[in-house]
Amino acid sequence: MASFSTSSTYCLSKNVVFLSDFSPLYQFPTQSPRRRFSKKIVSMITQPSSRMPATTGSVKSWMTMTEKLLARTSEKLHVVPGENLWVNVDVLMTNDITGPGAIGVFKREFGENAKANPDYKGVCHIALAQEGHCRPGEVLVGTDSHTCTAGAFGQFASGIGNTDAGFVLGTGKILLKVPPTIRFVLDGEIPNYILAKDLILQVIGEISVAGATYKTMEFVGTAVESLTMEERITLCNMVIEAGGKNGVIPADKTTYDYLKDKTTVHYEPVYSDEQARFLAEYHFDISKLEPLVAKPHSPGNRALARECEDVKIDRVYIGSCTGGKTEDFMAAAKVFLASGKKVKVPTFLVPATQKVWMDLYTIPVPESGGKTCSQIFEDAGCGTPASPSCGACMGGPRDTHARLNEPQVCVSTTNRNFPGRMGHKEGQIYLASPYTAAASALTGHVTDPRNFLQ
Ligand SMILES: CC(C)[C@H](C(=O)O)[C@@H](O)C(=O)O
Repeated sequence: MASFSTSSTYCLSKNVVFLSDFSPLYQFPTQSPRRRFSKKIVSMITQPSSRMPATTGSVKSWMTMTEKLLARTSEKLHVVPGENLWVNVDVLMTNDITGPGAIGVFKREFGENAKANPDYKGVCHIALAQEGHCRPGEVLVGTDSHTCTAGAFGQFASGIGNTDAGFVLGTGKILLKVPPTIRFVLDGEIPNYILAKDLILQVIGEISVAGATYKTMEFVGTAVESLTMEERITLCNMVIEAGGKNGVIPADKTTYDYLKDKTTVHYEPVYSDEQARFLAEYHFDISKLEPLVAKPHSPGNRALARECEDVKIDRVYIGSCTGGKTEDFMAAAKVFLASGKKVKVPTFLVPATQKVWMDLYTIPVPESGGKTCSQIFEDAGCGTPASPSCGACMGGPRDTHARLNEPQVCVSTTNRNFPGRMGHKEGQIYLASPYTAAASALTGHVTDPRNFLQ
């Protein structure tokens, strides 16, 4: 078995894995009732970098950010799209849905033994970020298609299968083909009724759900620069809904400030060369963007929220790795506060992590006279925030909190609206931003949040 020169180990979840210095030491989880429906981090391995720097300007061929990330982590000076590389992985993430399969491969191929860790953090993609495991310049892979979320930190991040993950656990390496990069330039001041969810629905609607298949989606421009880290996370989270291999946002002061109190690991950001070659470039003026939804049954089925106001809804769901972060709930609370009204349909709230849940009860919402999100939600007649988990984003068993057990219509801040996704195969899911979700909860039909925010 190959081993790293040094390795440290992080285990952030209840249930499963503890790995130390790559000696095969772990305990395979017994069946947990939550195993299938709540993605929690079960193991991560970090590998300190002792690599050659990626070249910038010292060779005649220029590279995109993703090409540089993969060049550096495969110890090459230069790579081109289509090239196959053995990449040294910095962080591997598994969760309690897909982890058992990956660990099974690892166990079969590399060894026995086990140990559990009781520290449950929450939905893996958000817990990873909150715990400081997403860092510029690194390669992070995980057994979940939404691992692309971490590209928000200026790193290469992509979902992989359990077999690959088993081998990453054993060797620290993965074979990757360098993807070509499509660049999305999002410029303009973001209007106060638009959130990152609208930006990504706009992009997916433009290029279709297959528009970036095995491509990198690099996001730049003044609108992207103005996004908070949580909003950048929303943008990169849904890259996979366009087929993207990874999404990436150049690291900047916002990134460094977010990481300041979260990690002491040294990281080295990389940036696309000015002369780098992009497969295509799309430009959007975000100042003109209107609130959007993705109608059933595809994240690419883009429509203006105001054009769907005849769609009567049965419920609203605010949660998941896409739309269950602290700022997502703050955004919803802002709409409820502005309206001063009560919701007309059941409104389910599922925080992504323990920290988000705590934030809902402790952080005052701006201009609310000191009220927390939880107080505002209670005043508006929403459900009580549930325990952190993936909740009904992926449906789950019949008794999963907020699952669609009837053929109902739901406005949801989640990332997928395929048939059956939230439970009932005839359920209809309208993907939307937390602003649009909250506005729709207040009226009982799909609603443009400008009705309350202007
Ligand atoms: C749980 C996991 C297997 C799944 C995926 O990888 O797509 C998840 O992210 C999802 O949203 O459906």
